Amino acid sequence: MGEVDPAFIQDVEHRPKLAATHAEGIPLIDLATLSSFSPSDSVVTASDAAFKGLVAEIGEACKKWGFFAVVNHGVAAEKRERIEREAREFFGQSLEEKKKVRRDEKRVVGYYETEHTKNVRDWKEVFDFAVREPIVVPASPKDGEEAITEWINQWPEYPPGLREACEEYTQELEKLAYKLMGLIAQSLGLPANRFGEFFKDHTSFARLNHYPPCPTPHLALGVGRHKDSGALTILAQDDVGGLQVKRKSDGEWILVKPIPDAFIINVGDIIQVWSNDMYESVEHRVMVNSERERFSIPLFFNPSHYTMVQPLKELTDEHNPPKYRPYSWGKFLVARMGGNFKKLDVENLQIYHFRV
Ligand SMILES: O=C(O)CCC(=O)C(=O)O
Ligand SMILES: [Fe+2]
Repeated sequence: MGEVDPAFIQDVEHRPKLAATHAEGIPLIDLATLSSFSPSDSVVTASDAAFKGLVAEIGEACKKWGFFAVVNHGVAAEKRERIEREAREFFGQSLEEKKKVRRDEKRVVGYYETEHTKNVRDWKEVFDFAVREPIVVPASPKDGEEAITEWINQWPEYPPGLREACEEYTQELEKLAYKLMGLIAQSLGLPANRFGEFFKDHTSFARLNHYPPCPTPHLALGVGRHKDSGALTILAQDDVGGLQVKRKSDGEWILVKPIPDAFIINVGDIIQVWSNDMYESVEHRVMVNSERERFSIPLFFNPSHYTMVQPLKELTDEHNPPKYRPYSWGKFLVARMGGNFKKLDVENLQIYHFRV
């Protein structure tokens, strides 16, 4: 066992307890009613009551945890298995091969192995790709500069099936993302399509994560504590486990137990702002272990770059005034992605910087 690079070592208060608590986990929600329900049904039926129950469950989960797991979500198991297989093949190559599709300041999506979260290096390697290509974003994070640019995927030569596997998988997940946004809208008392307009040219991307075994799992993290800055995250994790959520009720780090075929959903910062803090984006992190490598695939569902993110008018009034000033999602994203390439002297951009 060699010395671990000090760049990976977490401050004492952020080191994980390896015997993490399993107690009172995140809610598990069955989406089966969704496939039997069509919103155009004019007759009130039993499925209508079931649907209302589902919307209420989603609302409760968003309020209490900001995280939930879903089953019977309609995503074909073969598509998920295929992308998981291709991801293993890709990461199994030499560093030299993987670096051929490495991310840099110009090619913002691709392979990356030196990401830092809150200035501590993460024990992981990743491969990012745009869900809808190209991702159109502002060329500069600075206000007043109007030029736009495009982020284009970099596909490796090997494995040859990776691209198709990624594209087919994210097509399915995109449908699930819209369904979930519809349910979340309804749980806030809004029309199902309330968020639709924000995603016309969505800037969503997906990430293949590989967490190799770590000789010092008590000192390092796969991903340090953070909140997701987009609207919604849909995560596929394998059977190893390691994702922990900071429980809102007491601040304990709770392990998210792997459930075969389930997806883990979490509210991102944008839903927090849209809902004026009714639903909060919750901190999470990833533990690593010394024996088994772990793979996960989050999809970050993000609005169009020109979206001005602000609390929805329907959810604010004189007793509950907007808690955030409007901010440009595109500028925010570009500032964050730019900041990801180096250790920063200052903390990167966060929604609380826009708090009124
Ligand atoms: O690997 C995981 O379980 C979660 C990863 C994560 O939180 C992220 O990439 O934002
Ligand atoms: Fe995350």
